[in-house]
Amino acid sequence: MSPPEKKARTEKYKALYDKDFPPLKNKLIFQVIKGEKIHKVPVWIMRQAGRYLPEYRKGRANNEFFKVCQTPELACEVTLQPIDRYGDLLDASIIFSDIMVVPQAMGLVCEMVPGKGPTFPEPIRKPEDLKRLTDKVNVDDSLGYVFDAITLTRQKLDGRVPLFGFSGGPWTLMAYMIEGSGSKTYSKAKAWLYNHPKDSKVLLQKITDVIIPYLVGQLIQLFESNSGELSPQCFTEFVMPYIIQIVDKVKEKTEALGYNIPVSIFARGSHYAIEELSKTKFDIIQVDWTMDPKKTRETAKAKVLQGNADPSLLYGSKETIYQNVEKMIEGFGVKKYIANLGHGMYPDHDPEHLKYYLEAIRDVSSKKLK
Ligand SMILES: Cc1c2[nH]c(c1CCC(=O)O)Cc1[nH]c(c(CCC(=O)O)c1C)Cc1[nH]c(c(CCC(=O)O)c1C)Cc1[nH]c(c(C)c1CCC(=O)O)C2
Repeated sequence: MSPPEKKARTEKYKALYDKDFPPLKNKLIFQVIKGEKIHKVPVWIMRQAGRYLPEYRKGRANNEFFKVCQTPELACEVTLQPIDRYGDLLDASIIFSDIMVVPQAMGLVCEMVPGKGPTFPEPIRKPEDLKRLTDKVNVDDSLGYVFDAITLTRQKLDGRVPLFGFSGGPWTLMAYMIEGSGSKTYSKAKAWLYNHPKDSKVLLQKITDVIIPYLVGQLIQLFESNSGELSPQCFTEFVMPYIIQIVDKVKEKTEALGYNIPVSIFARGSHYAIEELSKTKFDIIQVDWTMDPKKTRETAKAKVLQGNADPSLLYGSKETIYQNVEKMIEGFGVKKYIANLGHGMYPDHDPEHLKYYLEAIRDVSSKKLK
């Protein structure tokens, strides 16, 4: 985006920033975090705005993926699609964007290649390549479009549900920046942890320093989606110190401004870390579907847990979905719990089946909460 375009964007949204945000009508997630009485378990879904929705595919046909992310009106429109479709069955929205906007802000080119996913034509390969990264990233300049999209969306939501902001975790982003794309083994990125531990930490810190000023919203989720690739020892050394810095600093900064913003962590695949994570300041721990709800609840007694049905459950019938939801809620319990899937929606999911899932959560949990 050229500087005059950027200025026009900022001017355009200034009035929206100055206007008070509409008060929230649905505060279920905040009530769960505060331990207040609720009438049903709240639910939202990872990738709830995406290719499984015909209205999304229609809009995307004319617009490249990152163009949607970078254009506040388009990002806002797509964010609202599942909220408009499912009405009060959903209890949160999540801003339409991608975790790759952070590496882009750090000066790397990342393209969304159909059939392949996010791709870096010139990934970081050797420690000298770190010099190619922008030295001091000005987050307001390079990621201002996300802030504008969030502001516009909060106005357009009119308080119907709260809005999640999100970021990839430092390790997950580092892994993509080195591999150049998704990978089966993440062996190039993991080789760095063993061969260049010091440079790995320089890179993780650089990413952390961009994430902290970037994270805003009413709610936040940090996606450490590649954490399951790591040994428990690498997790302790290369993930924990950075995600703890992020949650501590984000809390400190937002509390100084008078906000109390709940922060959620998704360390996908890191079973062994639940206990360690339950001792941090993260308010919510999102779990994947390979974890047993009851055992996870026993391990992290005091934390709000979020998850965790296998996304493939949505290929099942209405009855199958209902029965699995009953078991899931039985395991987690109706308190300190936010329903979601164990990972994002798949492009070939039937939107009607997501509706069955959302209805089952409402029906099963409200019966238990009576
Ligand atoms: C690893 C990761 C990425 N992006 C994200 C993660 C972490 C969560 C996870 O583990 O899934 C996070 C993400 N990506 C997207 C969102 C939007 C909000 C939402 O959840 O609704 C969120 C929260 C939109 C998206 N991000 C992407 C899509 C589909 C792209 C399209 O429209 O063509 C959407 C809706 C693309 C994307 N972006 C990424 C991948 C692996 C892909 C899929 C590539 C493919 O399957 O072709 C990177």
